[in-house]
Amino acid sequence: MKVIISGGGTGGHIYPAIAIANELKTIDPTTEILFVGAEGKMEMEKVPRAGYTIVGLPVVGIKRELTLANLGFPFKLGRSLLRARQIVREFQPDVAVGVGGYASGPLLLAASFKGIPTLIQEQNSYAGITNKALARWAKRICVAYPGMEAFFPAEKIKLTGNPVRSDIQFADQQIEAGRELFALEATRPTVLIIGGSQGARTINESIEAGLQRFVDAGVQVIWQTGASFISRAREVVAAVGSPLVKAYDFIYDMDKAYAVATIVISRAGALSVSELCLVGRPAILVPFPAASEDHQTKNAMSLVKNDAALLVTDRNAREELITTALNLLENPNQQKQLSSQIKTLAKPHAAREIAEEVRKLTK
Ligand SMILES: CC(=O)N[C@H]1[C@@H](OP(=O)(O)OP(=O)(O)OC[C@H]2O[C@@H](n3ccc(=O)[nH]c3=O)[C@H](O)[C@@H]2O)O[C@H](CO)[C@@H](O)[C@@H]1O
Repeated sequence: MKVIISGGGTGGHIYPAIAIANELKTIDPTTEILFVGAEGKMEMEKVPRAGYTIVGLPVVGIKRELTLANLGFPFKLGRSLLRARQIVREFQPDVAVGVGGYASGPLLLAASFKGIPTLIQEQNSYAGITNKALARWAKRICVAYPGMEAFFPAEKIKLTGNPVRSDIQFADQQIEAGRELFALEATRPTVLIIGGSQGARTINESIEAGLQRFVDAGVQVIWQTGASFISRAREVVAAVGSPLVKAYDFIYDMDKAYAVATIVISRAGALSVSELCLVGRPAILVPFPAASEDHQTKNAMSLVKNDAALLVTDRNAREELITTALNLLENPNQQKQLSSQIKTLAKPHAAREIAEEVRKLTK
């Protein structure tokens, strides 16, 4: 069987795509998979690191607001449609999967026009522009939240949850390896700070302002900053001068990072939320308020209303984030409650169910 998986732009689109690919390979190791991404975007580096081949389309996204940048959009779209047609013709997939983001538009269109069945995976409770546009041609739409009939034809929808890489699912087996990788002491609590695949400015600035308080409390800190803040973070860590704090622009071994975390501070991107449910760590979520339709707050609220996570708003983070984290670290009972509640929301079979749906389309 041959499958094209297309999309990307951010980790929240790339990692579910990799999870689906891994699952297809687990079910049938002879499955041939080709990724199609957008030139210059994050997937062009992250997908090969996960062991898959990717080709890039010369595509740019359309901005939601009216801007001059949109003038070049039809031209680039035309070029990437031609390139997508060529890729489809040469690879001859049995099915094409779109995970949202720039590249999945032209690729799924080209596949549909050739009569190849397509499947869309939507990560959020609010559908992305590309996925909405592609829905009428898709045979199947796998979603993570109820109520997606508001965006997609009801008969095509299957509620599977978001596909998470299986190593993250089995993070608990990686505690020792994680301590070694991050050079941590077993006796101290550890805070894992994750800003999503690009890092989060508000979280970074809040941590910068209060890092000394973690150090004074004897807490170990794994701080993922994103590429744009890492040099500043290194200065901050050097100024604090404690071996308890480790800063990274990006963490490739998320299974090990979750494994060693006593608590997690995180943005509320859809995949981060799905992963936190699977690893069952007590979490403080700081939703990114400018995400379209404020969907990160909706993602976070789906946990908070079930007493499965704490929420600190972006606006209050500078004053409240460190204090909330220190209070949670001092309260093992609250940690246990959050952990057991968040686990009830996990969807451990999502990747398998989506892979099965992909395979059904080829029959
Ligand atoms: C700013 C923005 O619009 N963000 C969107 C983006 O978030 P973003 O790309 O941050 O995505 P998510 O939080 O959903 O997922 C991040 C993914 O990257 C991985 N990861 C992250 C950091 C790291 O150092 N290493 C690593 O491997 C995580 O394990 C996870 O698999 O896509 C999500 C899913 O469509 C949306 O819900 C988010 O709103």
